Amino acid sequence: MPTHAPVQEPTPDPLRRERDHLSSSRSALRAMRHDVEALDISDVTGNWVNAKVLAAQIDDRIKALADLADTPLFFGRLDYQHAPGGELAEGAAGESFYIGRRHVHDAQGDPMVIDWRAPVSQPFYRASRTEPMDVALRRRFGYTGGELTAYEDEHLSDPTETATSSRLLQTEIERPRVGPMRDIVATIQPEQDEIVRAGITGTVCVQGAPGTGKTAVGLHRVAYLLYAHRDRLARTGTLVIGPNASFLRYIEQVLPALGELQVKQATVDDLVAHVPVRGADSAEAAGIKGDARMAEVLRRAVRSGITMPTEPVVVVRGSRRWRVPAYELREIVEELAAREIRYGAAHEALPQRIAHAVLVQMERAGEAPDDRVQDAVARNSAVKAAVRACWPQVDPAKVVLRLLSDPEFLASCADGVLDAEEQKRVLWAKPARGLASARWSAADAVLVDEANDLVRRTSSLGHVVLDEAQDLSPMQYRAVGRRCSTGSATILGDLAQGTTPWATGSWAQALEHLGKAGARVEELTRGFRVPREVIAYASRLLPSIAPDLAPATSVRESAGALSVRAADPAGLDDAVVAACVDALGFEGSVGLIAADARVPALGEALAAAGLPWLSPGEETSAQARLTLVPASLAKGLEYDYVVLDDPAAIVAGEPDPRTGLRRLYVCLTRAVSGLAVLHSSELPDALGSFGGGPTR
Ligand SMILES: Nc1ncnc2c1ncn2[C@@H]1O[C@H](COP(=O)(O)OP(=O)(O)OP(=O)(O)O)[C@@H](O)[C@H]1O
Repeated sequence: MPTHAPVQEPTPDPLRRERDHLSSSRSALRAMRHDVEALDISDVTGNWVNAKVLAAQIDDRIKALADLADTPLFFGRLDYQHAPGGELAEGAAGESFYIGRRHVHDAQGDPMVIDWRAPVSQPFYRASRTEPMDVALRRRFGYTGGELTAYEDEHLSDPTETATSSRLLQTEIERPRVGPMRDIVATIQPEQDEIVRAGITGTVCVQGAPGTGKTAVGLHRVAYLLYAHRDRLARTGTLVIGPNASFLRYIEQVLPALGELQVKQATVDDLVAHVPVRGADSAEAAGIKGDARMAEVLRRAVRSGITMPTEPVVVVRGSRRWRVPAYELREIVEELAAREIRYGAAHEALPQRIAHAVLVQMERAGEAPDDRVQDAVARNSAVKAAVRACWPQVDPAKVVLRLLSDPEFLASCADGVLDAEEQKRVLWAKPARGLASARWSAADAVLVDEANDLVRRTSSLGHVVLDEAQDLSPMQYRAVGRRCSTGSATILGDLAQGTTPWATGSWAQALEHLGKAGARVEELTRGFRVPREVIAYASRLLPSIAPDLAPATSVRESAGALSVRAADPAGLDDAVVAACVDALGFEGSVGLIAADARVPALGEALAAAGLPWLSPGEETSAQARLTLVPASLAKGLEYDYVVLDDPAAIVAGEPDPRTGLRRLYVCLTRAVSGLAVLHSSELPDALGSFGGGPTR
């Protein structure tokens, strides 16, 4: 008999094994979706309302289970040394978990992919060589066009393996940007993960330099909280607040990509949009109207109609007359006024209190009145007349209208709070006759919102994320704060990017106005967007705009292309257009950022040169990559290449030099790969001398 060489088991190709797992996970996800689509709800829904609600939930679930072809189902794998929780059990076998955007299980219910938010996934983001968290292997996967093409291993518990930086992470960070903001779920960094997974009960405030991932962290935090506290937040709701509509459009796809479709988005102006804004304020007037002292002025205004009774109330029932003397009425009114209840709630409580006083007399007289009698007395015309006289109903908008139109009323409410000059500034130049003709400004709308809340409590959401928080006025912080008064908040911002005259100078103050004093403040300093040379150039402005803040570092390896070029005024537009053409020669998006006043001229110059362009908020694509961005809308956005038109014009577009330089700092920090600055006016001092490029 011939002897055979022993059969060699071929070494399994690990990439093939992983690809096989990917394709079985895809099939499992499809099966999960089919199961949901096949659900017959006709038997379980008692009425059409229930049926509608259930159908909508099922629809959401189907959408959430959609397998997006170019979104990998998993991006990581963790091999535990022991079964989770079984570290102490002798011989406990390790388990392997694939980490992805959503949970996928097979027909038997066994997990194929674990949601990145599950506790078992946490070491993917946090485990380190010093603290391996029982992880034997952490594997990161790399994809090209939806295909699994690479992986990278770390054996965290192996003392012989030396730490290296992750190429896949670096590739993800350096990737050219096109289209709307994407999630960072595969590459959340440990310091970011700490914020993302912070408990729901506490408010977290994040100070972070441009590009440190504040927006990304805030959005992932909502997704995490929705996972960890789904029932509670489904009842109470979540809201993401951003600076303007184009920013909200830029970020709106991040949460749906993570399977979360129910998170509302709004600007601060949207919160108070129950008041139609048709007017505008000077910066000074807006500053005073946004000052926290206005809260006291409004409180006094809303309560200005409370009058101490001087007459008794006489209630006639049948043949009997019941008399509540004036001193007793005064006690009731004083007690209600001293209590921390809303004006409207007190207005509703007062007739019952008076009726109660009548009932006490009835009982003393030997009668046995019940609740129905009390209700009838409360509705008695004498009681109603007394309530009208001493605690009249208040229309919040009318009170604010009177405050802004009637100097005497304002003076009486602002006495000792606003000085005469401030009162003059707050008053409308043209007093309004009535609500229909009122030309409310954005700051007025916030005042009406506060007055509303004084009359009737604003309902609170479970969690609110406030992005670009540094720009809010104290009164705006209060408007946000009352929308999370019984919930928690994530406050994100950068003091150096404050571009309103009332931008906050300290997070402690902002948190106080939000009603979240004492919340913890975290700082992020590792920048993922702006390349080294560009952030160094922009950071030259820090000593004059935010001297206490340290410049951001950059985790990007490429130093970035930075050029600063002078042009004569007549040739500036052409030079800018040429710079755009150069930038379009590279991969990725291009943003031409200019002072708002320069936008029309530059728009024409681009059109004359045959360059089509988009406005912020319009989605960039491989075909349409150039966006013309007014400086006032640049905040929060990013472009691969930025062409910055005339910095001095951007500074001059703001009411004061500090705000101008801050606006410029925002514009200088939008670039991912390169920044070209073109100027015909002199540059601000700090940016004047530039040795790193061709300054002519
Ligand atoms: N961990 C990460 N992995 C990969 N990319 C990241 C990471 N963190 C942030 N980024 C990317 O860095 C860029 C900047 O992030 P983001 O816009 O959240 O920063 P920001 O702090 O809000 O900036 P700004 O202050 O300018 O608004 C985004 O493209 C984001 O996707």
